[in-house]
Amino acid sequence: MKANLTVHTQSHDYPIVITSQCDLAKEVAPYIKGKQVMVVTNTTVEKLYLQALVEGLQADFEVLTVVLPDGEQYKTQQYIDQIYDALMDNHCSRDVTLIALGGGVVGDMTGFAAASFMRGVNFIQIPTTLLSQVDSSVGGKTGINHPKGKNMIGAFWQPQMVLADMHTLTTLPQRELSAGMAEVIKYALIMDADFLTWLEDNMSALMSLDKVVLAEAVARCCQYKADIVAQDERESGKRALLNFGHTFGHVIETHEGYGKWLHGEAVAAGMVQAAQLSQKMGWISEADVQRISKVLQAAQLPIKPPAIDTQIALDLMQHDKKVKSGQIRLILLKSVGEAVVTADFDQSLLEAVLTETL
Ligand SMILES: NC(=O)c1ccc[n+]([C@@H]2O[C@H](COP(=O)([O-])OP(=O)(O)OC[C@H]3O[C@@H](n4cnc5c(N)ncnc54)[C@H](O)[C@@H]3O)[C@@H](O)[C@H]2O)c1
Ligand SMILES: O=C(O)C(=O)C[C@@H](O)[C@H](O)[C@H](O)COP(=O)(O)O
Ligand SMILES: [Zn+2]
Repeated sequence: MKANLTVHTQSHDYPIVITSQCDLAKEVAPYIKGKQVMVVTNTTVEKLYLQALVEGLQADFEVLTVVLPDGEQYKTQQYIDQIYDALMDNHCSRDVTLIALGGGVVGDMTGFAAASFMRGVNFIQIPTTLLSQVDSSVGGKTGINHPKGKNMIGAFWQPQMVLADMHTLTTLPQRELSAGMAEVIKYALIMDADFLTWLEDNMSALMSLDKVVLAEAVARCCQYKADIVAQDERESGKRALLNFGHTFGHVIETHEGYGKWLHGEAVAAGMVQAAQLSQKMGWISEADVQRISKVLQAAQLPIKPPAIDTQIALDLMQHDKKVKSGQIRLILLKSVGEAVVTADFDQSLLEAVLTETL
């Protein structure tokens, strides 16, 4: 099985290649322009997939490697310096290609290093988690966290290609598979009610790693994301829909300490909060909120946030990148499968959602 999609952006178009099992080096080699390649990974993925990739590339390229510590808590200025240091120490030039081999943390950090080193060098995404295959590797959002806010420092920088090999998911811990499923469910809730029905029907196949069903889910999500990115690469409008559940979710991640709640877990609980507010607005029904909670639970995801003081949550929300002139803007559901970005909600309803879930 091999599927190809194309992402159209202002800088360039690039392919997303989805395979059931492939030689990673062979697939990415045609997209490497210069002689130098730097593969960035972490201590977990290193043991699983680095050696084969490096050996496969060594015949044609000078291959350097950077192995970061594993975890969201290392998605920081301090640890991205390890990539810059290696680029400098090895006299890398502008035609170096960076390869991100790993999940969304490695992908976001490598992408930002590529965006900023010498004001921009090429990079390739080899996402190895479900979350990174369906979401973070596509669309060019790159960056690192700040202690006071998620992804606060970053850049839009598109990869030269994305290679999603379903085989890499066979080694993924179940908790990480669930976390990725949160972003899969997100696409259904914001864009396609039929996809939600499909997910409800196929959740057990997905959770038991049926490669064919997984590849279909990955391809559908990548297509949704590619369509949105093609229309609004830099999030001046429609792209913000991809942030459904994230204003609430980022509060959880920041408040609890990066890495305690996985990004997908925080987004899952955040999507329930956004759904509850959508219900309070009179847009969706109690039954819709129940249905959303049920599909998240089927993916073994949390549906309740941890206890966070309402005022602290509101203060953290003020750091959200969607805030305009001090006004919090949220993604809410008009119906299941249709989302809107709005600042037009009563603050007391938002406070009620934040308070009720304590
Ligand atoms: N740029 C974007 O558009 C975007 C979109 C969504 C999320 N994100 C970011 O992505 C990050 C979350 O990504 P994630 O969920 O992939 O987390 P992650 O990168 O931390 O990976 C999850 C865990 O799985 C391990 N792992 C990775 N691949 C594996 C494999 N094949 N087998 C076994 N273990 C493996 C990792 O070492 C890690 O421990 C967050 O920082 C989030 O903010 C970015
Ligand atoms: O690609 C996007 O656009 C998204 O918002 C995808 C999100 O799933 C992802 O978590 C993203 O990193 C959040 O972006 P941020 O700008 O809210 O930090
Ligand atoms: Zn996300």
